[in-house]
Amino acid sequence: MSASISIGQSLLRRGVLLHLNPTSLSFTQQVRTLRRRTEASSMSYDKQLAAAKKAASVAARLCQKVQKALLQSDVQSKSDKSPVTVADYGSQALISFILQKEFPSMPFSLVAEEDSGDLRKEESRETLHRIMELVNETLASDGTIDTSPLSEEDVLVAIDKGISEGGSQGQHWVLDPIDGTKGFLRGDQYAIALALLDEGKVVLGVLACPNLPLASIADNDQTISEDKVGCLFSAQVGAGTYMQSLDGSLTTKVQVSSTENPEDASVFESYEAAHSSHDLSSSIARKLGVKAPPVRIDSQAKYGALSRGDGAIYLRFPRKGYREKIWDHAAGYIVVAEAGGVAADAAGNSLDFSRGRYLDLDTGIVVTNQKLMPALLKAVQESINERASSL
Ligand SMILES: Nc1ncnc2c1ncn2[C@@H]1O[C@H](COP(=O)(O)OS(=O)(=O)O)[C@@H](OP(=O)(O)O)[C@H]1O
Ligand SMILES: [Mg+2]
Ligand SMILES: [Mg+2]
Ligand SMILES: [Mg+2]
Repeated sequence: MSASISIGQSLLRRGVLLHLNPTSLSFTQQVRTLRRRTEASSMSYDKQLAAAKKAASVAARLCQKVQKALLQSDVQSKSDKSPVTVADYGSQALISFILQKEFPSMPFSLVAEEDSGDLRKEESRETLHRIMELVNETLASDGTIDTSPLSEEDVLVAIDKGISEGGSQGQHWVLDPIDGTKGFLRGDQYAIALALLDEGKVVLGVLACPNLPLASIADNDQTISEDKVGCLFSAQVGAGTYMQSLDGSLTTKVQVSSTENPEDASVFESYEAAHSSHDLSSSIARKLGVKAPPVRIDSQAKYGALSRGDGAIYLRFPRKGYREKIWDHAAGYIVVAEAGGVAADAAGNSLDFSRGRYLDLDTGIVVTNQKLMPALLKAVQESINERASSL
């Protein structure tokens, strides 16, 4: 008897297979899916986590170099008019290349934000050349990655590996090479966000936040002091969340705020009002009795700061019709979840990363600790209803 049939029969005896839809999947497919899910839930992702931390740290060095030297010529306009810099492309190329090199014999699937469409145009030749130079300089200065220099075509190919659709089967890396591009261009917060999906679940995540202070930003003092910034958050399913400085020292296990009193909770939201309704957030905060003013920071650095308890609530309410992308939340989600937090949409549904490149959800995303979530969801619903009736 084959292993899959014996596992299948034991699952059948336990009644597990009866919960699956018998018309959509064959018996063998059901057994395979269940076996993969069982394996996924008990697997260790230590090797993948180490590779993700390395890739994100190397990419962070490229980003830091570009942010320091940011010139107008480093800004490329995508057809949707959002600013994309050489650093977004360079970071994606580096991470794609390093991950493939770390796991040469495994199938490689990457769901990532950027693609090389604009870069392949004639007018982008100089930009592409600059990206290739930056990627090669970063690889050479790291010294631990054994490779000959990449060509422009190698860079384009590495970027385009990010076209995967993800989904509920198999493993998929999920990458935002620079999250918070506007913050990056302003010289403020941004994050390199990398996660791994296995059978549709986020199983690990890494957030490199080069401008985030190692100390708490709870007092709303976001002044960037040169020698105390640069955090790397990492989380693996069932194993907690850790923070270390981007230079590798000082590893600490982190926990979300344990406050049960909304009056003590401070609220994080997008810096950009166009990305999230500040009015709705302030109505929710008022209902909860939150005293502190909102903390507005760019990017998934919000999830990182939340995971170590700098604030207790993250609210995000994009305009109607905006579809969230999985790379804007996957890494941040597991960093907060493994630190004891919960994330949900405005209706309280958990986030589903298994449906492809988009996160389809009801109205917005709210994140907090387990104890505050019921009161938060109530305030969210009341505020949404009030807004709807005032229109
Ligand atoms: N209209 C709109 N509504 C909601 N969200 C949007 C919108 N436009 C962009 N984005 C996405 O927001 C990502 C930046 O994250 P934040 O909104 O948390 O940071 S920020 O305050 O805006 O900088 C940003 O990520 P990056 O593109 O990686 O920078 C976008 O994916
Ligand atoms: Mg983003
Ligand atoms: Mg981005
Ligand atoms: Mg973008």
